Amino acid sequence: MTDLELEPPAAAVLFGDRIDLARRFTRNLAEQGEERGLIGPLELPRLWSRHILNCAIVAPHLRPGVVGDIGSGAGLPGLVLAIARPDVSFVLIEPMERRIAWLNEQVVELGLTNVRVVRDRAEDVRLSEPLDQVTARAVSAFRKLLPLTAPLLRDGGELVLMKGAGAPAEVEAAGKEIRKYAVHDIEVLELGEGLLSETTRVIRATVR
Ligand SMILES: C[S@@+](CC[C@H](N)C(=O)[O-])C[C@H]1O[C@@H](n2cnc3c(N)ncnc32)[C@H](O)[C@@H]1O
Repeated sequence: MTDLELEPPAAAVLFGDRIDLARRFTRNLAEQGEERGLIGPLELPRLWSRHILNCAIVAPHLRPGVVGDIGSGAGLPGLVLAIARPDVSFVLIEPMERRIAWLNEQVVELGLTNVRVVRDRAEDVRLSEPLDQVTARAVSAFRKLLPLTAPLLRDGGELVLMKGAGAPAEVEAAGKEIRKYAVHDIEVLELGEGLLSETTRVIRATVR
């Protein structure tokens, strides 16, 4: 492992008494992420700022209940949020077997009792209960995410989707799907100003 970014001071602020778990997860990802095809080699020098903290900044926007993270991949944001919010239950939904293996290993290694990992595509998964909130990062454009995520939410459930600078344009392009899935109270939030070196955009919206 080379070039791991030093931990930014914001990490301790965002994780509080869960910082040791966040450090362990970050170290595991730095040590194994590239070899296991979870992150690219260029990501190590920005693992904390671009990935871990970029996900952790979303944690205050979750409510106690069940959150589904679609396309968790390396555990971003699902595992990071589960570390930051032990009061919330998480279902990580990911179709790729080797990513599922990594997610399950990390759940055991970190002792995360608030996480369930499900191998499936979001459009095929059958959950025993509707979700209160859904997160996703780098999975698809907003208009394509709506058919995958809206049916998994309870009435009044919320989407909390991590997006890039194009978030407002993605909302503009999703008019048909917004009507079809009865999505309302759509906001684009910019999180982390004054705390993080790079801010994070989130599309937050309520379904039905
Ligand atoms: C670009 S990766 C992003 C992974 C992670 N969220 C992150 O930000 O690093 C996209 C992930 O979405 C998963 N994925 C793609 N289509 C999906 C679907 N229909 N349902 C659930 N997951 C899906 C892929 O297997 C992959 O792990």
